[in-house]
Amino acid sequence: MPASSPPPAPAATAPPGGAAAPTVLVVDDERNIRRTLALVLQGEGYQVAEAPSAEAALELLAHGDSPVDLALVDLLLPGMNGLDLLQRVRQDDATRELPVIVISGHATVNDAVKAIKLGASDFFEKPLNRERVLVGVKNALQNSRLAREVEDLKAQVQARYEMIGQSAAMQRLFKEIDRVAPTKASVLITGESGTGKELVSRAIHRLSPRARGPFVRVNCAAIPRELIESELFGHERGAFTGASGPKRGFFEQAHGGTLFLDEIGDMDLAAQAKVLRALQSGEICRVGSEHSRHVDVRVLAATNKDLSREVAALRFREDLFFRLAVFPIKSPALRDRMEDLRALADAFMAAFCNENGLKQKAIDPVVYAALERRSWPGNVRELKNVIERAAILSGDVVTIADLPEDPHENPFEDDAQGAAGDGAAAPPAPGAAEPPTGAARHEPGRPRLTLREFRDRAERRYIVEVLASLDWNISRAAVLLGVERTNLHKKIRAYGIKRGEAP
Ligand SMILES: Nc1ncnc2c1ncn2[C@@H]1O[C@H](COP(=O)(O)OP(=O)(O)OP(=O)(O)O)[C@@H](O)[C@H]1O
Repeated sequence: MPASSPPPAPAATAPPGGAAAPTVLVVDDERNIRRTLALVLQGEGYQVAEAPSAEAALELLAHGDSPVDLALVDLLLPGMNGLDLLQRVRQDDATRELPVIVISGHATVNDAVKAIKLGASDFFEKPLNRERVLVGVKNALQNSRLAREVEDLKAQVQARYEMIGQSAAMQRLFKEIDRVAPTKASVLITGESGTGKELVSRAIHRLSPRARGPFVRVNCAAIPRELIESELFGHERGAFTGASGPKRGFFEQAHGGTLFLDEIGDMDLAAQAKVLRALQSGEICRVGSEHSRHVDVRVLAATNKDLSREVAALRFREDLFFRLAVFPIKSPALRDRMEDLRALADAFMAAFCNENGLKQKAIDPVVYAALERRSWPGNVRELKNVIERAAILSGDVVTIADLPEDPHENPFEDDAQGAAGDGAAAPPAPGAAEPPTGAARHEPGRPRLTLREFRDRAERRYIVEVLASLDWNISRAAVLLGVERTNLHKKIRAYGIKRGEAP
């Protein structure tokens, strides 16, 4: 079909596969080839859209009814040719990832090779073979779906390791991370449990020239003492009972990347000596092996212990401490950056609802205030747990009732302060009556009252007092007590109050 003739309206015909079937766009100026491909593809349940020229294909990609999942493009087209179309598709943000398979005749095999270099997924040679077409289309769609999934997962992982915080303490931390990340310096990350030390280590790796290399985390506290050497440095077959084959240790696994030694303060002295040797020489020796291997590893370490105190107590080697702490970073406690609490709570809520398919929930402002009053010894991890629990329990809005009790709160703190301070009792609430002490004070031998019994007795006594002072005028008493007249009637009946009884 000549390029100048108006392109027919691109037709998308629904195959038996239903609405979820992928749509394949066939771009060829020969009507017969378009029809044949459409029949073959529709027979397998694909939706097919057709375009007789590159221009028509671009139009359909930009404004078509249903999104295209894959394009089959003849290289020899009138007007813009197939290679140009491929280039245009790759340059456009909306179609950059679209898998394209090119179709070539003998004369265009060289162009087909060019097309592959430009990012085509595959090429079909004419005359077309039904099986080859179906297998090629299926593979290209599968590869593109997998590539998308990998991207999504990467984004999720990235988001999981994103650090939230605008406070001065976090700004300082970000600046330190930015400074040290591009270097090869060892970094010792300290800070209380749950403050995000692992996130700091991942951020350093991500921002370093080793970002494309492996990031290997070792929890030194979780490895039994007798296994730590073989876990860190690997072993040869038969090195010890149970070593049925050779194994690469964490140092080798981290070659070209970053080794994160978490909870380093829990590593025993023998293992510390071996780690120090590996850091000094850049070489490791698998257990049971004679020869050493070079490893290119950047080491980051973290601990919630005070390592200089561990050094003083001879539980941590001083030389290793200095080797690791070339650049020390402290991860701040949540209580020292409370201004970040809201953003953290919001982010945890949004992420949790998202990951669990829940409707997004709002947080009542009173909840933030209550959370800001807590002391958070478990830091961000503890906050995250509280928010996730609240997300499960709450309705559309998280309220105070959805928060667990603060396990670290001392309810008598205020009393203790009062006793230690000027001793002044809190003033009674305006209009509050003296409690009916006679009726409720605990006396030896009398059974203790529940709070409810106390409240009822106090209320009854006060109502009688007010009524008596107003000559038993119920309307005036209701005004003074701030309740509806009918309500006061009910209470008089419920408490069995008799007109004229003594207060
Ligand atoms: N700044 C932050 N922004 C977002 N999430 C954070 C932040 N800090 C910590 N978290 C989250 O809190 C939890 C604990 O963080 P992490 O494991 O990094 O702490 P840690 O200091 O290494 O703890 P531990 O010493 O117990 O190993 C993780 O779920 C982490 O994602």
